Amino acid sequence: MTAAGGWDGAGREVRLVDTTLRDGSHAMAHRFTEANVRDTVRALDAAGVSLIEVSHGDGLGGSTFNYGFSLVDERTLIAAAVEEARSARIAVLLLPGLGTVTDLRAAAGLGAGAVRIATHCTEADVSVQHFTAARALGLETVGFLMLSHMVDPEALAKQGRIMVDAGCQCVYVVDSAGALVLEEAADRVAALVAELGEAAQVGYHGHQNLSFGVANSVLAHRAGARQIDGSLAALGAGAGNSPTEVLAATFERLGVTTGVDKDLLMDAAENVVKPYITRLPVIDRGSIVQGFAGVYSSFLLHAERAARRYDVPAHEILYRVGERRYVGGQEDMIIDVALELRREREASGAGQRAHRPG
Ligand SMILES: C[C@H](O)CC(=O)C(=O)O
Ligand SMILES: [Mn+2]
Repeated sequence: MTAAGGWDGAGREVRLVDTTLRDGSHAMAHRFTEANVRDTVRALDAAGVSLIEVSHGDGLGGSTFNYGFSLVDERTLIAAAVEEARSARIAVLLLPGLGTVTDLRAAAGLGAGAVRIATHCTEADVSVQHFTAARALGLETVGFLMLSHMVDPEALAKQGRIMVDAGCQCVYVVDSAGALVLEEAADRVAALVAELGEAAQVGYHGHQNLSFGVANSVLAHRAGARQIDGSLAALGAGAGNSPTEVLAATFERLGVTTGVDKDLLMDAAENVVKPYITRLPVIDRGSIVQGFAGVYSSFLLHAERAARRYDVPAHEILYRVGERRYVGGQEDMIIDVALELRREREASGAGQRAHRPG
């Protein structure tokens, strides 16, 4: 492992990292089975993907009332993924405050080889002890600056520096809301590259809410990003992530080597992942509003549930959540907003039956 990001010397110009089995957990309402995980890891591994993330959508310890309970304990899923991977490394996600160093040790004990530690884009300081612990465990380390659209490139770069000083080997611009459009993504990557130099790599994680996931990823690579996230069949929160198979095909068209087999990835998306998807991520009114208003993608299913329960439109909930700049961890505020909209409707006597999703 080199100092700059756990790179394995495979001669790639960009490393595609797959998060189907972690970000996809949001879209699956955390209902992955052990068979889903085994089949997906086998397919990704055979296609040459070198880092595969497996966790509850909100990371280790995420299976809670606030975030949604997992069907299968994530440790069972991580162990299954490790067993299936022949060459790929299994990564876990950890949000400090939700996941603990104890959870991290357990994941490392099960064979996870990398951790991606995610904080809000202004709160990198809460990750310091987790990076220290991860390096002591010998894990490859990645930092996730979530909702990166909320701060300017220079402020984001300073947060990246905090992570790297703590032991992070690759800092990601995470477009959690799918809100970044073209230069907005590239400028954030460039600022991190300028700040970090040789000390660490930079990565990019996109969502398709405004349909810029793949285009932003190409620009991110041109701005110096060396790790790019995707999900098979786009399975991820909101309108989903940049599809791994599309990233592979696009980079190949551009002559950028990824070391993965695009045809095997297309096969995995069609024949392994799509058959088990319960709700295919789509660009629809709810997810477009998320991109437009800068709303955390994983709020979508929470908003749709609250919309059904309180008979108010999901997109109105999401607009208001965006205005208030709620961040990950504030899922319970979605209920508050829905109740508020319900009361407003009743007070005005308007819309006894709201236009609801589904
Ligand atoms: C916990 C989040 O789902 C992490 C992520 O993928 C994002 O912010 O986007
Ligand atoms: Mn995401």
